[in-house]
Amino acid sequence: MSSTPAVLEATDVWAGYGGPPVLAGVDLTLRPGEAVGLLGRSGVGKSTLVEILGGGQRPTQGHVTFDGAPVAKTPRRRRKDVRARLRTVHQNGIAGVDVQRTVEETILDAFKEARKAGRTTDNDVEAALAVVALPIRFVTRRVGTLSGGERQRVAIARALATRPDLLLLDEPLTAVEQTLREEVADEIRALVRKDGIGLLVASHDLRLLERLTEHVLVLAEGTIVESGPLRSVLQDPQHPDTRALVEALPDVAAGRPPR
Ligand SMILES: Nc1ncnc2c1ncn2[C@@H]1O[C@H](COP(=O)(O)OP(=O)(O)OP(=O)(O)O)[C@@H](O)[C@H]1O
Repeated sequence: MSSTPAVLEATDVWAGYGGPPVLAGVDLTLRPGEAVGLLGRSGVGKSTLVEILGGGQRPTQGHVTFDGAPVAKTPRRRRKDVRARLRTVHQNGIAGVDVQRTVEETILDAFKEARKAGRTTDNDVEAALAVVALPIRFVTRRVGTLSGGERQRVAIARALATRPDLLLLDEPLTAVEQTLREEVADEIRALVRKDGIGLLVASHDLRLLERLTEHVLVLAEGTIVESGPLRSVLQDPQHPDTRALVEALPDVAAGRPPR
């Protein structure tokens, strides 16, 4: 990896919910424009880590910085600015969106919010929706009437519409059918590459990580147990959890192109 300064850095992050710690000393560095997968078995703490990285949850110990400033202590006056530059899309899609708003209003709100934070944006709702393969006819639909997969796609469109510096995706596209998932993943990948947007994707879906990222971190037993170029990790997984995830997908393990 290069020596470019980190855009996001987690140092000795611990977290838990009263029982044994879920995260027990996670260190992680993301550099501008990198596309990194956070791989791990179900329940290992991926969502917890993503929440902490995005500033939505405080670690019990350790800290996270975004552009050198602690995310958990962003002063009120800077929150809009950070929110415009560091976006999280939660596992269940559209958290924080009014289900009564239409899809168009939801995307336009994102543009407005970004402009308030001093970012220049276009106002192209159709282009924002095209990234997630949603046709323009969806603009008049209220978010509350969308299917789970459509909501996930609107949430991603909203987050990408204003070109953040870094996008954190927690199990994206889980509710989207496989073929469409691949198409949308490829669109997202093309856009983040074109615009140099950093990407962290938490998932146990190796096929998705193959399409979206080139580097992978494996979370197990509360820490990052393995890290490297996705291809190398897939071809020679070291940790038993990584092996289990890879072996579940023989064609991925064999290096065949994703279907
Ligand atoms: N609010 C909470 N209260 C108590 N326990 C929680 C809470 N949130 C998460 N946990 C527990 O913390 C652990 C890590 O959960 P987390 O959702 O971060 O894992 P994950 O890797 O994202 O899982 P999945 O892949 O299934 O979404 C799990 O054992 C979960 O049951």
